[in-house]
Amino acid sequence: TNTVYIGLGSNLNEPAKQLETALRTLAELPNCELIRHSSFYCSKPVGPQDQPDFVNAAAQISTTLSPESLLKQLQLIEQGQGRIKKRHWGERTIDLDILLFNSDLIDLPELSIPHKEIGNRDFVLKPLLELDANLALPDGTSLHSLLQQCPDNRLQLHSS
Ligand SMILES: CC1(C)Nc2nc(N)[nH]c(=O)c2N=C1O
Repeated sequence: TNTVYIGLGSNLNEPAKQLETALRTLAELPNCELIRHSSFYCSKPVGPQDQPDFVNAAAQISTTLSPESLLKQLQLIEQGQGRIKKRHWGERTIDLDILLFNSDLIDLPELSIPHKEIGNRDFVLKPLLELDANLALPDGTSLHSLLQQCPDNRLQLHSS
């Protein structure tokens, strides 16, 4: 089986509930087992500022699905939660990104893993490091070292 780390993000329609729903759906996916998920973190949007604050988290799953099949399942979950993408880098009900897939390097038109922005987003790195403080990129770079160079988006723990 494959060990996969997924990033979750939302800033529309009760973001924390959107993440809860996505986690529940992930856990019920055939061929997927939700191993654990991080706390929920609030932060100002990176990119266009004229949108609500985000809630982010990370999840670790174990799956027999291929990267492409998993991507398809995540896209179906996003659609199921009314994922509307009004504008690039704009607000959304739910975003599910494959961040790491084992230690694989994957570069497909529709999918690149590790996620291209993984190194400069503390709202991705911090939840991942909460799950496993020793996580590293396929080339061995520790996520902890990336977080140290990462712009600080002043994440706040989301209190539900
Ligand atoms: C719009 C953009 C770039 N900014 C974000 N900003 C934050 N804080 N969290 C996100 O998940 C997020 N996702 C994005 O896609």
